[in-house]
Amino acid sequence: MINDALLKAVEEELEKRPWRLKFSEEVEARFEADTQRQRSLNMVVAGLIAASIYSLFLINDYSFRPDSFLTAVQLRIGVMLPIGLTILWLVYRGVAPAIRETLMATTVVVAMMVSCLIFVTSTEPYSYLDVFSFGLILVVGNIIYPLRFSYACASSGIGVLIMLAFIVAYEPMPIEAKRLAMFSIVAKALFTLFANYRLERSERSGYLLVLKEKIRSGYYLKDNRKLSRLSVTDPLTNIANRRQFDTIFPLRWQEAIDKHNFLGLMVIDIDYFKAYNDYYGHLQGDQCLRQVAATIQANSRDTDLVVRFGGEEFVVLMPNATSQAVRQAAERIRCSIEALYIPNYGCSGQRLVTVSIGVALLCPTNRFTPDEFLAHADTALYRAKRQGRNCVCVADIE
Ligand SMILES: Nc1nc2c(ncn2[C@@H]2O[C@H](COP(=O)(O)OP(=O)(O)OP(=O)(O)O)[C@@H](O)[C@H]2O)c(=O)[nH]1
Repeated sequence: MINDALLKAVEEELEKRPWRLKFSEEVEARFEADTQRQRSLNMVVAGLIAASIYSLFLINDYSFRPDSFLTAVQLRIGVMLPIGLTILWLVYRGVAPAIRETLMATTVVVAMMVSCLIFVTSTEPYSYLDVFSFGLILVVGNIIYPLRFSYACASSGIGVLIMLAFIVAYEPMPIEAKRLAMFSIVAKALFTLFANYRLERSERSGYLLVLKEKIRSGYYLKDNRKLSRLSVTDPLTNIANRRQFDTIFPLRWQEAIDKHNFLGLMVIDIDYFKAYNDYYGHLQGDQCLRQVAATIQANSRDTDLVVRFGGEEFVVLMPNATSQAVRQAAERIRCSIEALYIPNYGCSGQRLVTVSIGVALLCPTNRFTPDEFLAHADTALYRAKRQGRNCVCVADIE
């Protein structure tokens, strides 16, 4: 889903009745996708802790009902543990959300069933006292896992019914104890379900708020990137502007000093551009500037920085250059612009748009400054202008 639509859907969810525990289809799918892995892991960890404690209740079985201790071992270790561990393994491997919740809810129901079977198989007088701890099973399902609310309701309901059925049928248990056990299990179910509901509600609303902020910060990041790109780009020609050159030039200069590489610099100026502007108008002049910029860019390497230096003047900074490569590149650019065949009837004599180019090449040392290097290329450009324009001149740098 694109972010605009998702943001709208999230904002709608936040405005809806806050007591609802289900999002719209697309937000629900996103919620599951974002939380599924962590939720499964959390449930597995909680399940392992619960399984260990459930097995430790054997100590209790030993002291309460030594007559059926073996049965308790078989039921807890031989039945409950394999079922529980298989379910946890499946959840760990990853299953669909509905299956994950169903499987984990099953552990609650099976644990309740096994616990009831353990206490009814004993004839010890205090075997039934255990039923007062059965609420712990609901605590695990509703708070420790915690199951999604609808699954928590279902597993708690079934668990309570199982326990009630066993208690009612268990004769050795006094009626007063039965009443207290029933009352306390129903109360525990209600308390833990209430807590479960609040847990899920705060998880969901927290998720929505975080998602909303994530989407928004994504927008800000995009806007910031766009702004910083715009601040170093010439809007007319879409190539680098003077600001970008002023940032990059000293860096390339220092890099060349460090690596003992040559640095090439071209200053390119359109010939008789004032006459072109006067004859064809400013808009046509802009179009001509775009064509010239695109041609310079197309004839430069990816590593070169092509800059609109100002007005009808361009600069190409060429890291790691050789004398031959710089001269060839300058000549290539000059020829390509002439080959655009852009008419310039504004000036007498010359009938096409052409450029003059001043070139400088240097292995930078601390003897020179970048500004002096630029001044050398500029001087070469003015020599090219004086020599009749539409030509390349190379600076003499001692
Ligand atoms: N259309 C347009 N023209 C521009 C822009 N920036 C500068 N110019 C024009 O570029 C022209 C530059 O003219 P000059 O500096 O006299 O140079 P020139 O006519 O090219 O003469 P030489 O450089 O000596 O060949 C001026 O007319 C400026 O108005 C721009 O963004 N768009």
